[in-house]
Amino acid sequence: MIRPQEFTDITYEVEESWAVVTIDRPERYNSFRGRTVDELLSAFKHAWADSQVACVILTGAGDKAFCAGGDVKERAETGGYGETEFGLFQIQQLHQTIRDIPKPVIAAVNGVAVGGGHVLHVLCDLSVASETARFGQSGPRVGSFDAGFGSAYLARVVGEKRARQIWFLLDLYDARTAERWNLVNDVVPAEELMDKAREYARKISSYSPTALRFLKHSFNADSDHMQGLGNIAFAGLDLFVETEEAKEGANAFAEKRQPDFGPWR
Ligand SMILES: CC(C)(COP(=O)(O)OP(=O)(O)OC[C@H]1O[C@@H](n2cnc3c(N)ncnc32)[C@H](O)[C@@H]1OP(=O)(O)O)[C@@H](O)C(=O)NCCC(=O)NCCSC(=O)CCC(=O)c1ccccc1C(=O)O
Repeated sequence: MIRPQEFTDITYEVEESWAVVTIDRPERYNSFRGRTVDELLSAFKHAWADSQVACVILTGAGDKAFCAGGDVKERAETGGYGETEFGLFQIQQLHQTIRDIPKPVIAAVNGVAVGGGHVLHVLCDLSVASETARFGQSGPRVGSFDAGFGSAYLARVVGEKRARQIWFLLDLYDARTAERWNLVNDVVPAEELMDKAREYARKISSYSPTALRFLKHSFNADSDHMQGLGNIAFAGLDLFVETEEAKEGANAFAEKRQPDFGPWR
């Protein structure tokens, strides 16, 4: 497990009684590669084990992006997401850990949350957004999909019609729309975002950790079967990303052109 002192793609800090995890790849819009996911897993496990930490704030570095999902340029260049600790791309384990950590996780969405980055905020217990944040999925444009929590749980949060709209139209939605759709709990000016997230964290820190743990597990219990769905979905995605169809999506993004999926219709 990568130790916090060795983190290159994220930062991990404990403030007062909460941890702040920041994805720190602003030049790639805080998209994740394999190492980023390994480091995020390590950060959440450190927060889990640390009795000083009552909850976790997840955010992105800079003011442009919370997280733009998988690093599509890396995928186009190398066919994968780079070296990882165990030779595994552990995005599903990260999803499960955000759900399983018995402490509330607050997403502080400071910019665009798209693709796998959008899924991360959806999986957090609470989301606070800056007025400049934008939200959406992009998989079918770049040769990807999340047929696990990323679609099934999203539909729980926003309802079937909106979830299908998000995944089939691939538009980006502003923070006020996200608030109207119950995708986020609060929208604040950009300069107040972290203060608002800390206000949530401070409140949570004053409550019974055991009561919060049972509540979080209770909220999760009814959608835990989606993990099984995710196992099937990610096994399918592993196969799909090797196809010419999926590669066309990633290559088109890296080459800054429209993809041509015509041959696979
Ligand atoms: C995020 C955008 C909507 C922002 O648009 P805009 O504001 O116009 O800025 P841009 O000029 O487009 O971008 C600025 C700068 O950032 C680079 N960048 C942005 N996103 C990425 C990214 N995801 N990867 C790498 N680099 C990125 C961009 O190239 C620019 O750099 P320059 O050097 O200045 O050119 C827009 O950028 C956008 O739509 N981005 C792509 C979003 C996306 O499609 N993300 C991936 C979705 S798929 C996913 O996340 C799931 C992955 C996954 O979980 C998985 C799991 C298991 C197996 C396989 C997979 C899988 O591969 O799918």
